[in-house]
Amino acid sequence: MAGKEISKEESLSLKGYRHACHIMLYADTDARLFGKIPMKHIVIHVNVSDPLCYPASLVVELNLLSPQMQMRFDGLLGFPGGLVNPAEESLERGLSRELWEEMGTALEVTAEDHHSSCVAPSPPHLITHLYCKRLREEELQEAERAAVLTAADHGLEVLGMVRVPLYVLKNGGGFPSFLSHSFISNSRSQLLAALRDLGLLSPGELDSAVACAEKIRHGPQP
Ligand SMILES: O=c1[nH]cnc2c1ncn2[C@H]1C[C@H](O)[C@@H](COP(=O)(O)OP(=O)(O)O)O1
Repeated sequence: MAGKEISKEESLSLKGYRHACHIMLYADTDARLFGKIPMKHIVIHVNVSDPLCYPASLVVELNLLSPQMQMRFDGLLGFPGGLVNPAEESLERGLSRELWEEMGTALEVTAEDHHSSCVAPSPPHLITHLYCKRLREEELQEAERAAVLTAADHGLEVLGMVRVPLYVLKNGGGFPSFLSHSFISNSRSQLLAALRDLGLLSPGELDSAVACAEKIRHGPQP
């Protein structure tokens, strides 16, 4: 469930709510999947006789950037970040502090990085704020290294950073498979909305991936 979207200003005027601030870090990449498939704006032909979701010989244009999420202590996927008390500090400053704890990286988050604010469906009285920040590939790699080597929370509250695969392989591997996992609160909706609004995936690609993820989720387990 996505929850109800509101403006950041309105959310800060509401009484009795906690504020959870999280961020989607992402970067262009020159990396090649399996050493040969370019990871950015590639076109592949899906030629499978019995695909789970995509018709045979469909040409899929893929925009393969690398957004990051994390595997949390509770086994759920979510974005880096945490609770911020706006009575004590700004949402952006609190988020930067959380990032230092979880990723061991000093990242300046600004009001311009704000993407959306939402009254979350669960738990009650929680407002979730998502920020999005585009980094250079080297910066993203450095943040990934720091998350393992220096972050206070590594191995405790955060089990590891993960890149979101935006490509789609035959039989739904890649993004649809990723979406079939379990996510904390409304972070899955946040991911889908951010990818759409930033133009990283088209509404059609997102709808296909969501439908495919549902089939994977309810299909036979190996
Ligand atoms: O990625 C997320 N997107 C939206 N809501 C989230 C996300 N991660 C957690 N949450 C919710 C669930 C929790 O009720 C609060 C605070 O979670 P957490 O990140 O664990 O924060 P603390 O470390 O407890 O400060 O936000």
